[in-house]
Amino acid sequence: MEASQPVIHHHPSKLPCPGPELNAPLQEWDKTAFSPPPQILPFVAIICGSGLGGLADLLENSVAFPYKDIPRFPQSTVPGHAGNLVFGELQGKACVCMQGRFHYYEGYSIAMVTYPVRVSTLLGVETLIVTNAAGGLNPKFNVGDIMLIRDHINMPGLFPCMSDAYDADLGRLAREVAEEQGCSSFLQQGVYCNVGGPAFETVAESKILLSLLADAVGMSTVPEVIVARHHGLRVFGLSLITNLLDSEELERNDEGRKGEYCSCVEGMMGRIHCKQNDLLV
Ligand SMILES: O=P(O)(O)O[C@@H]1C[C@H](O)[C@@H](CO)O1
Ligand code: HPA
Repeated sequence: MEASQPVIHHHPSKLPCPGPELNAPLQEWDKTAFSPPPQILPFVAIICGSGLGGLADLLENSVAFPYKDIPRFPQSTVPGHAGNLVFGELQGKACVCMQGRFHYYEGYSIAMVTYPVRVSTLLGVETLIVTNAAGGLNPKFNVGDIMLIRDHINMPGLFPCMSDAYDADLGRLAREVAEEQGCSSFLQQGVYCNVGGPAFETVAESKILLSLLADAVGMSTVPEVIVARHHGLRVFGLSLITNLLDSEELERNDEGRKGEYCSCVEGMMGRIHCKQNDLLV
C-alpha cells in the first residue's frame, strides 16, 4: 500500500480546525471584566522573554494591568517575568507587551501557555513579536549574541503546518535595523529548539540537538508561534543567547545585550505599519 503524503497548508486562515489543545475555549475570556484602554488599539503584541521585560518600560503613554487583575489570566511564577500586560506606544506605534510569559514546565497546559496569544487576536493584533533567553548550541555563537529565529524544532508536533512560520520581510527589516544600529556583528540567525525544561540540557543532550541542526535551545516560544500562525498573525522572533552549551561548565550572563535587544525591537516597531493602513513592510 502506498504511504499517504503529508498535506502542506500555506493559508493559515483556511486551515481546518486543529486539536483540542489549540482550540482552547476563548469564551473564558470575559470582555466585560477587563477593558483595555480605548485610546490604544494595539496591532503588535510583544512577548518578553526571561529577564527581557524591561522593553515594556520603554512604552509611552503606557497602562499596565497586573495579570492577577485580569480575569482567568494565568499567573507568572518564574523570576524575571513580572506579570503585567502593558498597553502603550513604542516609536509612536500602538502595541501590547506581555511582561512575563507562561511556560509548560510551570505546570500550565499548552492551551494556557498560549492563551494570551489568543486574547491578543481579540484585541486586534496582527503581528506577534516573540522574544526569549536561550542557550547557544551553534559553535559560532557567543554569549550576548542576538539570534533572529528563522525556524524552529518542535518534536511533539502540533497542527498546522509551520514551513513558513517566521515572516521573511520582518527578518529582512530586523537585519536592516541591526545594520543601522551597529549590531550586525552579533546578530545571528538560526533554528530555535523548544524543550520542556526546566533543567538545562546535559552535554549529551546538547550534542543531540546540535546534530539535529538546532542553533539555540529554550523552553518557550514555539507553542505561541504555532497558535499565532493558526490565527494568521505575522510572526517575528528574537533569542538572546544567555549561555553556551558547549562545555560542562555553564557560564551564564543574563544581562548580555539587553539594551541592544530593546533598541532592535524599538527600531523595528518604528517601521512596522498597521495592515489596515496597507503600509506593510
Ligand atoms: O521565557 P523564556 O523562554 O525567555 O525563558 C527561558 C527559559 C526558562 O524559563 C528560563 C531559563 O533561564 O529562561
Ligand atoms: N537551555 C534551555 N533553555 C534555556 C537555556 C538553555 O541552555 N538558556 C536559557 N534558556
